[in-house]
Amino acid sequence: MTSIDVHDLTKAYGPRRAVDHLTFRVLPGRVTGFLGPNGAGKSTTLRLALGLDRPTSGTATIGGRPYPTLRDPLRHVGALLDAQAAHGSRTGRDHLLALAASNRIPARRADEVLEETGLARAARHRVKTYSLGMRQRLGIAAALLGDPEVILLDEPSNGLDPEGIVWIRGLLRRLAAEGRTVLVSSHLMNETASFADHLVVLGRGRLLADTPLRDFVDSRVRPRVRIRTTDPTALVGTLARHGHHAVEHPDGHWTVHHTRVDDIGPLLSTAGVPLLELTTEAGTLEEAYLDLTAADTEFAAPSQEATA
Ligand SMILES: Nc1ncnc2c1ncn2[C@@H]1O[C@H](COP(=O)(O)OP(=O)(O)OP(=O)(O)O)[C@@H](O)[C@H]1O
Repeated sequence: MTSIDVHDLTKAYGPRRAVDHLTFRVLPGRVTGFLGPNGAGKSTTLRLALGLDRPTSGTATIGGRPYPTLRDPLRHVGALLDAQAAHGSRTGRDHLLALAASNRIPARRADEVLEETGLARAARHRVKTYSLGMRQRLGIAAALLGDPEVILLDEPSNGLDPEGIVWIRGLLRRLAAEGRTVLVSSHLMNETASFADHLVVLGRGRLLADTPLRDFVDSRVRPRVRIRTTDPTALVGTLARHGHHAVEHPDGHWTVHHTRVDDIGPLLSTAGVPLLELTTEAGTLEEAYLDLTAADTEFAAPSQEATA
C-alpha cells in the first residue's frame, strides 16, 4: 500500500514561504481531509506532491518515490486540481481516451469512469458545453481513470449539485474502504466531516494539526446539553444549585455548556423537572476548525472587540 510522505517541505516564492518546513504522512485506507484558511499552502503542497512545482527544500513522495519518477503516473496517482483543465473542443470521452493512451491505460477504462461519474450520456459532448458540475465530474473521472492507489482531490464538491455531493461522499468512503490513500482539500466543514476519518490542517504553510477527525473535534469543542422544559424556573433553579448555568435561546430551548446528559440528567430527574428534550450536542468540525485557525487566518475579519 502507498502513502504520501511530506518531509520538511518548504516552498518559497521570493521572501514568502507558501509551505514552511512541513512534515506529515497520508496513510492508506482512510480519507484524509486537507484543511486550512485561504493561502495556507494546500494547493502548493498538492502541486509539489504531483511534481508540478519544485520544492525549495524537503521532499514530497508517493510510495517513497517522487511523482516525476513514476512510470505511467496516472496508474499510481489520480488527481483533481483544476476542473477547467480539460480542452473545451474535445469531447469528455476523447479527453479521457487521450489521457488513457498516454499512460498505457486500457481504453475501456474511459467508458467505465464516465459511467461511474454519471457522465455516460454526455460522454460524446464537447467539454465546453459542460456545466461546472459536469467538468468537476470529468476531472474526477480523469483522477479515477488509472485505478490509482493514491487519489488527491482539491475541492471535489465544487459546483456539484446536492445529488452530486451525496455521490462524492459515497465515492470517497468507498475508495478508502478499498484501501486507497485519499487526500481531499475542502473549505466545506460539514462536507469534510461527512467523509473524512483524519485531518491535516495547515496555517501559513505550517502544520497546525494531524489527527483523527473525532479527536480533533473532541479536544477543541466541549460538549453541551440541549434542554426543553415546561418549567424553566425549576430547570434554572435546579441547575444553579448544582453549579450549572443554563442559557436560554429565542425558540425556548436551553443550553448548558461543558456538560453531558449523563451528568445533569439524574439531577433534573431527581428534582422532578418536567423535560420535553434532553440531548448532548457534540461539537462540530466547523467549531473546532475555527477555534484552531482563528489566530492563523491571514485574511480574518477584524474581531468585534477589536473594532468596537
Ligand atoms: N506561483 C506563485 N507565485 C507566488 N506566490 C504564490 C504562488 N502560488 C501560491 N503562492 C502563494 O502561496 C501561498 C499559499 O497559496 P496556496 O494556493 O497554496 O494556498 P491554499 O491553501 O491552497 O489557499 P486556498 O484555500 O485559497 O486555495 C499564498 O500566499 C499564495 O499567494
